[in-house]
Amino acid sequence: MKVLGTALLAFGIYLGYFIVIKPYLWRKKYQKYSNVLVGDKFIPVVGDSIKELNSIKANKVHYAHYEEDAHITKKYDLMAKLEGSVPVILVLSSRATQEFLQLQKRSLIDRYNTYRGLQVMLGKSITPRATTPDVVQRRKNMTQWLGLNASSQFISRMIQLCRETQKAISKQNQDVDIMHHCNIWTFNVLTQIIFGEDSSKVINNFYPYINSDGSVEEINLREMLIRVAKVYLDQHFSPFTNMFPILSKYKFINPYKRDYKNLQTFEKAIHHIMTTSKDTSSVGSKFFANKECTDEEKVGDIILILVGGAETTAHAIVSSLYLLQKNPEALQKLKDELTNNGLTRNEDFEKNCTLENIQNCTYLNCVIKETLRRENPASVTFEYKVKQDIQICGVPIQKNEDIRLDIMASKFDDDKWLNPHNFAPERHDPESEFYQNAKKLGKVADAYTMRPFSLGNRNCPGQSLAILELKVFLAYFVTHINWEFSQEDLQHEGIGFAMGTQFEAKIKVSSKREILVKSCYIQKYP
Ligand code: HEM
Repeated sequence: MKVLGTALLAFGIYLGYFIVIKPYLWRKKYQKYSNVLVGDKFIPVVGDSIKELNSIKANKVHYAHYEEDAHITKKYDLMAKLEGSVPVILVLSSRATQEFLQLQKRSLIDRYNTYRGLQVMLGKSITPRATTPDVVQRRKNMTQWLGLNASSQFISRMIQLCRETQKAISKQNQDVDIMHHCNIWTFNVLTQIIFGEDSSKVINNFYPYINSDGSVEEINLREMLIRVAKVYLDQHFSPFTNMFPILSKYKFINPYKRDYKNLQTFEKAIHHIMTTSKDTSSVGSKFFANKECTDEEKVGDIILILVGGAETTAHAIVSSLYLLQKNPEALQKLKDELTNNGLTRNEDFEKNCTLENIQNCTYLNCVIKETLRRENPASVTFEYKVKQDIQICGVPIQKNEDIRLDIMASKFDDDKWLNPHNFAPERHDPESEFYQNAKKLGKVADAYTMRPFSLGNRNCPGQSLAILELKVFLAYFVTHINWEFSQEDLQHEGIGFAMGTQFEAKIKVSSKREILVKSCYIQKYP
């Protein structure tokens, strides 16, 4: 009894220290620096996530506060943020970003394994690993295999998959959950690239998945990826996991134990597909031909690409569809540009949708940049660790502090952008009147302000592929489909469709299009 009492007391002290004392002292440490933004109030457990919770309470997307608080954040270099009870330094300003990148080059800031949430799921990939020469080489391979030259070989397959999406959504009489269809589209594009001739196995082979009630369901790999990624994201943001990282590291109990079993099934399935594959030209085969990595690492990197590449791009596509409908002038301008480049709703679309042609569409490129400015799929980078005591913008940051680049705050800074709250693709075109006006007023963002794919030696290696996918999908969708979000959604201030959104993206597809879709689809792809 006495032992139990002592254990409970020790547990209570640990809890109190972790939830109250440590975060409180950490905040205090940074409050004395005028260039560090520290939240107004200390709220144990919730920390600065109160901002996200308040946005949701106000019926806005969880990251809406970024836009609302931009006039405040623009005054600071850093933010000392409690992500729940976890203290993290967020890099805000361009000056701080530049210094962060210099420190990263000198390995004074690097990735590390937090052993929680997504980091467990991606544990064997490069993501939680420091930037050692083998990680540099693995990233180089990815950048090459997913680069523009390689991924442009898949343009016609992407268009074919657009036709499949069109067919699937035009069949529905009720509102279409466009996020779901975009997720399927990006997943299918990635599986084509990674698994080549074996991609049908990803859809047609079924594997056992343990549900939270213990029942076992047979599901395909796409569904498995969606479910496994979701549970690990939930783990990532769970205060319980943050308080007791040991649980997710050693997986003694459920849900950690069960989630890990499902992850292992997923890993084994990918390993089996790759080791029995006869397609030597797929990107997956290239991963597997690399003698410098273990099989576990190869599978880990494939999972990383599936996780990092599917949802992010799907969310960006949906955001662009929403923003385009909300801004009909931009939509019309885009349609005109596509028509002028031969990208119209007819049989010649495939013929004209070449890499060269699509790269010539300046406005399309600006629409994508503006979408990523207004609504980046991710609002922060992965976790980095400070490896030795450092200073950023004069603020001492101790060894072992967690640090990330913030991606959103600088995009609404009205010292850098003209009318930052407006959707104006022209702001990215140096030849446009808008850009010239902004320049005259001294409002031109520097190279560090826009960082949708992060910066530095651990930035996103899939960015060329992501932009190409966005271009092909948008060019196809805009020319072939008339979509409509509801008036309620269009007028809803603070709605958003980036990752983690609580809003469903529902569109209506008009009947005129249905007839056309069916006729062209059925003729070409019986
Ligand atoms: C619009 C779509 C996308 C956005 C906005 C995006 C953004 C990002 C960001 C912000 C990071 C974190 C970088 C950091 O921690 O500093 C990242 C990492 C990564 N992304 Fe993307 N990404 C997108 C699409 C893709 C695609 C299509 C792929 C691959 C097919 C991909 C593969 C990766 C990988 C492998 C990493 C980890 C790199 C590493 O750990 O060194 N991403 N991405």
